[in-house]
Amino acid sequence: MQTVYLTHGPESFLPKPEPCVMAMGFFDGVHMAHQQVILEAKKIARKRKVKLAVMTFFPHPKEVLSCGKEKMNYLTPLEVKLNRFSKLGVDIVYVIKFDQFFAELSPKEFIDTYVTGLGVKHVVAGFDFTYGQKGKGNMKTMSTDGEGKFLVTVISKLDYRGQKISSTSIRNLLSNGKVNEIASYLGDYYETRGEVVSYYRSRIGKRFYADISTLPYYTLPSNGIYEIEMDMGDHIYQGSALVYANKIKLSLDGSFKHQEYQTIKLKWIRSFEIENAQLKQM
Ligand SMILES: Cc1cc2nc3c(=O)[nH]c(=O)nc-3n(C[C@H](O)[C@H](O)[C@H](O)COP(=O)(O)O)c2cc1C
Ligand SMILES: Nc1ncnc2c1ncn2[C@@H]1O[C@H](COP(=O)(O)OP(=O)(O)OP(=O)(O)O)[C@@H](O)[C@H]1O
Repeated sequence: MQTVYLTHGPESFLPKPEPCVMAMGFFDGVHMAHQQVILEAKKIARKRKVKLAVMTFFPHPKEVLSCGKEKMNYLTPLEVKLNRFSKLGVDIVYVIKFDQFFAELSPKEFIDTYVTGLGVKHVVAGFDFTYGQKGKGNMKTMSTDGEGKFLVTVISKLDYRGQKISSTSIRNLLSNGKVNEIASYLGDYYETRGEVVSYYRSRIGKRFYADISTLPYYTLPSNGIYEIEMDMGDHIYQGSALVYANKIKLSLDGSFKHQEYQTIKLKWIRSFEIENAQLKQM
């Protein structure tokens, strides 16, 4: 997969147009609805024998448009998001730096420069995708803005139990500690990555305790105790995680082999019911 980073400005250059079908959006978490958008684009790309492209942005528009006042709780760092795109069969990803200059592009300027200008033959996006200054462009205006130079497919709303599957709904489940419900939205358990900072073995019993740091651009579930699975590459451990004040303490079964600075993956399976007052005593 080729990744092309673009910054809008007077000095900016655009790569050679590449005929493609392009899925568009921020795609934080690459949840079930995001996958549906990308897989529909893939189907069309294979049929038309052109490349499958994704256009995404960084940082999150909300962070920029609020002038940094609104802090985003990301579900996936950009690198992990790119990895998911690659696994879905994406050929090219355009990552556009979302800054004030880019945000001020009119809808038509955006389409001319970054859609027609990149060689897009077909756009696929969800019913609520918006673009251009003040988010004035939408899926109803896109064909007109494109002057018939590309086709447009709109993906209708994908719901789960009457609620739109969205990155926001997953962020809300995390902030309520309802990690067990996330898999229905994400298609898998919520995952974070981090490193083992320190660990020790209990004197009695064969348990290990480890302090874990979390890599940037992940959001931890709210304070509580959770059933987790820790993937260390060569071994998967079952255990529980205490989350308190944005820190993680793990309690793990079995023999634990740790290598310095090794990245670990944590899958958040379910929460154990526990009162906040009890947590403060731990
Ligand atoms: C060129 C461009 C300019 C944008 N300017 C604004 C803006 O001024 N105000 C706004 O609320 N959103 C703006 N947006 C952000 C969109 O509303 C939207 O968040 C973004 O395209 C990602 O789409 P998604 O959230 O559906 O994934 C802009 C988007 C693009 C592509
Ligand atoms: N439930 C859904 N059904 C259909 N399309 C969707 C759905 N959720 C997102 N999309 C589409 O996926 C692309 C990426 O969307 P976006 O990143 O805004 O996701 P989101 O989950 O709505 O995020 P947020 O909750 O932060 O607004 C866009 O084209 C959007 O329209």
